[in-house]
Amino acid sequence: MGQMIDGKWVAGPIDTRQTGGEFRREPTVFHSWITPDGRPGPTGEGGFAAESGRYHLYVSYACPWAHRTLIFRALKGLEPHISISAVHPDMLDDGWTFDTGFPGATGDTLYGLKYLREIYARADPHYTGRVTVPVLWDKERETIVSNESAEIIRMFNSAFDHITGNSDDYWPEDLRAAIEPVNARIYETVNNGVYRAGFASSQSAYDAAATALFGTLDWLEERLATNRYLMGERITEADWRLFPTLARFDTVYHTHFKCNRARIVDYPNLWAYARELWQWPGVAGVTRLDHARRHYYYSHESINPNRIVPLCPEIDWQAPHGRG
Ligand SMILES: N[C@@H](CCC(=O)N[C@@H](CS)C(=O)NCC(=O)O)C(=O)O
Repeated sequence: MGQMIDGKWVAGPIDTRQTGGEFRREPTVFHSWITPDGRPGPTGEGGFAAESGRYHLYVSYACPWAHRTLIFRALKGLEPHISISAVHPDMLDDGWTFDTGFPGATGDTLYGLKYLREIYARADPHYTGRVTVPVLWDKERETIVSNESAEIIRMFNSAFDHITGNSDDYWPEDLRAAIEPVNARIYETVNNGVYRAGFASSQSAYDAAATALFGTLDWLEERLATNRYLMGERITEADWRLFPTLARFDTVYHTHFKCNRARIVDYPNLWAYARELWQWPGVAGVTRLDHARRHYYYSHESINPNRIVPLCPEIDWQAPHGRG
């Protein structure tokens, strides 16, 4: 691990000593939006019009935040219009690399660079901050449009509809107000909650994160007893934001992040729901637990210093879900 300070790479682990043992995710820096005609979006600069072939997505298949953007790219028929590069699952002293020595790691298909940090430096030679995936890159202006997955999926949801003819809407106007608090609780206690449990370096920080996490999983289990999807009959971004964490849970978070009060397979509704989402057209193809397993167990030295990658359970994600 490491980060950039004024455009220079500084290696080092995540330090939770300043925060009473608590893991705090830092806000991302690039917040512009692709819009149908290049008008500015809710934040950042304008000038990023939706065009076929102009944008590129840098991802890790291991990363749940990048996973959401890959899912939206698939759901919205954007694969022919937005190219991708996938990093190697190991994130060590050099951060994410374009090493191709792992199945599915593509290298940097745009510039042939060695490290993801070089993409950040290309966008801003004085960049200060973490070097994270996903990165939405503009090939024309040679800069980062956004490195915030929650915003990238909203762009993908609608900005290219006139090009793809795909108007499936995962953020429908009439549900937005109801989606927001569900997203907030799931982000805080589940998506980021597993990291807060896993990177906690004090018992109290761990207890708080793990208790809140399972409180939310219990709540979701109940909600999914009477609702096919989180918001009812329609699948929305709330579901697609939850799914990447559920997909990694039993393989990675249960063991590596000590989220072990229960597994997803122990929750009948949540488990069937997660299988339905896994089996959704386009989703299995961008869901690669081989990358996740290798990344987490091998990269987090503070949690697993001997880098032993465990066997992990065999999970039948293709079993019929029966959620019809
Ligand atoms: N807020 C970002 C978070 C992205 C993120 O933290 N990605 C992780 C991988 S799962 C990463 O690249 N971490 C590298 C680092 O923090 O040095 C988003 O949702 O897009």
